[in-house]
Amino acid sequence: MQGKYRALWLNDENFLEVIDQTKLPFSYETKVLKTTDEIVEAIKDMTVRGAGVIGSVAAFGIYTACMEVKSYEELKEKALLIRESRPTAVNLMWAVDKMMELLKESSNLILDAKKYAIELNDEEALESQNIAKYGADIIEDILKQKNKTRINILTHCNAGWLAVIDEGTALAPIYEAKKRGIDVHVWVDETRPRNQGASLTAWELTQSGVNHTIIADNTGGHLMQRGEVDMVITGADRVSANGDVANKIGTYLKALAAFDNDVPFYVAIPASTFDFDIKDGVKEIPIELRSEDEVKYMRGVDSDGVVREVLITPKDSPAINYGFDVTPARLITGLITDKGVCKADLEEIEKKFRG
Ligand SMILES: CSC[C@H]1O[C@H](OP(=O)(O)O)[C@H](O)[C@@H]1O
Repeated sequence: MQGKYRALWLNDENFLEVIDQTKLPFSYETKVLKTTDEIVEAIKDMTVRGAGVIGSVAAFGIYTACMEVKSYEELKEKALLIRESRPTAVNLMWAVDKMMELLKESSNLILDAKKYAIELNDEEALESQNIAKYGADIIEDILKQKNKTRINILTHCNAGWLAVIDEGTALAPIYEAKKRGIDVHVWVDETRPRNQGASLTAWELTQSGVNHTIIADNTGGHLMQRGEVDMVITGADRVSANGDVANKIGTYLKALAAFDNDVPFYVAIPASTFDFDIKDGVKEIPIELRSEDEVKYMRGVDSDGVVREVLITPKDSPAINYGFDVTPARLITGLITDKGVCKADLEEIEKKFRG
């Protein structure tokens, strides 16, 4: 399988090819994205998703856009379309802005954009490898403190290699722990309404032979009260200067339950997830509002093996679908970054990332 360790790549014809994440876990299919419009649509309809990966796709989106324009001025309009395709994950805006800055003086837009997009993605991959190491060290420490040999980790949504190249963020320490011979078991939150946990995280963990159990979203608190969760690790879509974390809807409730039960709650992020312009994440991070149909309908395989979408609510009941929530810094034990573990706190974040 070509995309085992990357959710996207340049194909032999130099077009962006991605894993179609809307088809998983029922079938592994890829899509070639040849135009800016196709890139924008793939981000909006979540063919590609996950904060890091939409940043990566956006970088290649700028490269794709370069094939359609004659000047940097024209490129700016296309860049805006990509930048506005989803509102919460800051990695998207970060990647577009970085590419545009790098291309300002370019005399060969296509060639340079391709080079910069590849470099940007390779940097993210290195960061993911560092997150894996620092996170696995924490896992080892927790096992030592508790004098245990098996760790139970709860995760929400999907922050594995489908979400951030190369190994993800939240799942990277889990993969590394397994490589170190640690007996690791993952509680996988289903993550309604789009079920990224039940469909994508469970699929990823199955591919890598990591022990896991899918749980309904409301199960985590109960497991924590019973001592069956040793730590929580999630990814993030945006972290404000004061350490508040926007992540998939439902993360905040898990953090509250973890706090009440003294379960360490870690958030794993690459540097591109910080937004230093936002001082108070709870008040200021923009939260994506998606179609109510994602709440009202569910997709699955019927007994004939056919993928179907079914309505699970009264047809006329309204629904509301916030994509994300914000967990205040006070509930977070630490941020696992490529520069080591950092407190979710203004001073420490500034010192480590801006000093
Ligand atoms: C790198 S964190 C991945 C992150 O992406 C998610 O959102 P979505 O599936 O809507 O793109 C979610 O918040 C995950 O934690």
